[in-house]
Amino acid sequence: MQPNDVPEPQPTERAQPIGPVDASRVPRFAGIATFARLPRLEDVEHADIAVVGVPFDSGVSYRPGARFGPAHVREASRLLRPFNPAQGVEPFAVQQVADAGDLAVNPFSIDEAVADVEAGARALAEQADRLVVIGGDHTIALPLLRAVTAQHGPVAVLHFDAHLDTWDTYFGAPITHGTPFRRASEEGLIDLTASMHVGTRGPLYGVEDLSDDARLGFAVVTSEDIEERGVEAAIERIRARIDGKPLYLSIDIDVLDPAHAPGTGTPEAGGLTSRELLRIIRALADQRIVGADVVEVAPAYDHAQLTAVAASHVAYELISAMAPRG
Ligand SMILES: N=C(N)NCCCC(=O)O
Ligand SMILES: [Zn+2]
Ligand SMILES: [Zn+2]
Repeated sequence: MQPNDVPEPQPTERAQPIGPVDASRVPRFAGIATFARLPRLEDVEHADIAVVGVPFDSGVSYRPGARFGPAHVREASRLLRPFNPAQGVEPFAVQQVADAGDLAVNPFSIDEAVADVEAGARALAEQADRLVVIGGDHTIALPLLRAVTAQHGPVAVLHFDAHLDTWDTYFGAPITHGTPFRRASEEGLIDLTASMHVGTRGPLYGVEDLSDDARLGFAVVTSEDIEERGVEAAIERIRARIDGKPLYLSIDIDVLDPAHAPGTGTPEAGGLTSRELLRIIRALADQRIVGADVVEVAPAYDHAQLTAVAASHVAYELISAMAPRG
């Protein structure tokens, strides 16, 4: 700038985010469902966080139906309110959050679907700083991690799940909902010093599943560890492991006990309560969260929106944890 140039007046503050539809003026059961009744991404210039659905379930090994997860979670998210007292934050007022709709992904070809998800996530990165993705089955974590690491390099993956999801192949297929984190590790997408499963439990194929998993770079806090030592001890281990690294959270809703989340494809007894899961997410509000997914909600097995309510609160807690503080 030349000395005599007058600088353009700069707005002192950013425009106020466009928030959810006010439930005291328009009943919350009215209108087309966006996540938490937020504006659509096309209605805002730029979003700090875009919520996006990935209705894909062609990677499942057991019950199908997670392709209907995004619509079901949006429907259950109508009851969310603007202030989160547990984190002392108004997540939709201090950052622009918007619903980007669903990615259109190929239901007949897993390879094409995975390419579609990665391309869709990369394209959305032009309009939104971070994504909170609603699945869909867990296969989608692989292309989402490919997109995230293109921006950030290898990330700490904090993976909440009943399952390890580091198995090798199913019927010879390398890309399924039981294998995303083995592929991600092989591709160098995860920080091998900072990644972790939380809430794993239940029968495995063999004891080598655990040694393979450790070799692929994951530490583990099992559901039983949480039962034995409590949530606070789990939080301490998780935080020590992440150690301030860029953090990607992948939350398979089957980490919750089937009593809390029956609507899922591969349920396992003995899981976390929704209270425990929400508390762990809250404890990550000071971390550098670069993206997240909530996957494996399968509405056909849900009852009274139990699973979808849990998933919508998990997404809300994630968005709150990602909100700027003070
Ligand atoms: N990612 C989920 N939800 N489940 C993986 C289960 C794989 C199996 O059937 O062994
Ligand atoms: Zn699982
Ligand atoms: Zn999973």
